[in-house]
Amino acid sequence: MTQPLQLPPPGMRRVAVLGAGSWGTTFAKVLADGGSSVALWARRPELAREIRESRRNSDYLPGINLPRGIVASPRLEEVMFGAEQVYLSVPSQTLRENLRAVRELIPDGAIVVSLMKGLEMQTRHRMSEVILQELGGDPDRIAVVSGPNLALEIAKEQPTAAVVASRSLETAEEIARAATNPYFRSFVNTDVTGTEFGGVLKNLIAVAIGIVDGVGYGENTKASIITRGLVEMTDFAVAHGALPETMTGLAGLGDLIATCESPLSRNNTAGRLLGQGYAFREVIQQMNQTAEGLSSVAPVLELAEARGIGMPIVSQVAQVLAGTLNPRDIAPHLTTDDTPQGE
Ligand SMILES: NC(=O)C1=CN([C@@H]2O[C@H](COP(=O)(O)OP(=O)(O)OC[C@H]3O[C@@H](n4cnc5c(N)ncnc54)[C@H](OP(=O)(O)O)[C@@H]3O)[C@@H](O)[C@H]2O)C=CC1
Ligand SMILES: O=C(CO)COP(=O)(O)O
Repeated sequence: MTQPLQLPPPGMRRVAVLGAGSWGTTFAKVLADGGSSVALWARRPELAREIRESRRNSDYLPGINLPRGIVASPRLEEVMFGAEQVYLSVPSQTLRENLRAVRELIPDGAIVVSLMKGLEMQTRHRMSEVILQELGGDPDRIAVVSGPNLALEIAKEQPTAAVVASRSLETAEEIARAATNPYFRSFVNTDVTGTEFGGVLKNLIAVAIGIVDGVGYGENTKASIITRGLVEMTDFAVAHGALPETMTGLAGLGDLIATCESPLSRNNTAGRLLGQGYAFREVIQQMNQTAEGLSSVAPVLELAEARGIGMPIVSQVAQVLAGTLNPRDIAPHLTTDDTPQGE
């Protein structure tokens, strides 16, 4: 019979985190520092060993010491044993295959939580939708976490906040209790759609910011893109059922600011390389971490077109990615026609 990696003290919450990249490992630390016993799945045995033996994940979080409350393993059955909450942090395009590998191992009644900020390219579905499709069960036991959460800053215990959203407020509160510690505060809402789309859409605006940064444009250009980008994000998300206030909260504006301002952002970095003249193919070769925005551009534009929503900034990002627009010609804060428009 499969045994847990380590037996938590009686009464201690036991949780599993799937994906030992920068965010999965950081979130494992957030949870452990919040008092949970955390089992972390690293698909590479050598990484699991490094985390177990050195309490480090030097590939993704150089210089960070991980707490004793985290135990890592490459064996899914060990990680899932007895988990009351299961956190998912793999690249969005791989979520479905990973859920298929793990679904028989998820304990009955466990809350399943997406930490991811992408859309599935083929189906254009949000991560919580993919989870429900693959696991079935009670949608009220699914939650998502999003917000201004650059992993390395949080791993260094710099204070920040996030939103936990679930259709069920009780579920969101349960996750927020686990995902709160002296440097990480979780707020709750029931707007799953808005919270997820906030994370997806800000990545695209961050790519645009990176592009103009790479070109060498200054703060006016960037402020225009951020401001108009928030309008685009809000129009899109609200048309899909999100609440406008979610887009001005941590999962919308909050994350937009963090991602657009930080060189730690992989989406921002990918954009900067494009702006410096690298082709999309070369950017992909240079990125050794996940930049979800590059995969989300197409599904977001397809969803926008289906609902007749204009997304001039995202459209121009797509053209730069396709090599049909010179980054120097990007004027993403402008609409495509010259007619004066309201703000
Ligand atoms: N980093 C951040 O600051 C934040 C990231 N996020 C979101 O978290 C999600 C994960 O990103 P992040 O941790 O940053 O990405 P990273 O690139 O840092 O890590 C990716 C992780 O996924 C694993 N992985 C890659 N391919 C597969 C696969 N086919 N099956 C299973 N595991 C796989 C990698 O394993 P291996 O090392 O073996 O390749 C690695 O553990 C993304 O949706 C991102 O948007 C959300 C908030 C903050
Ligand atoms: O989502 C993030 C910060 O909230 C991380 O952004 P990047 O994926 O661009 O690094």
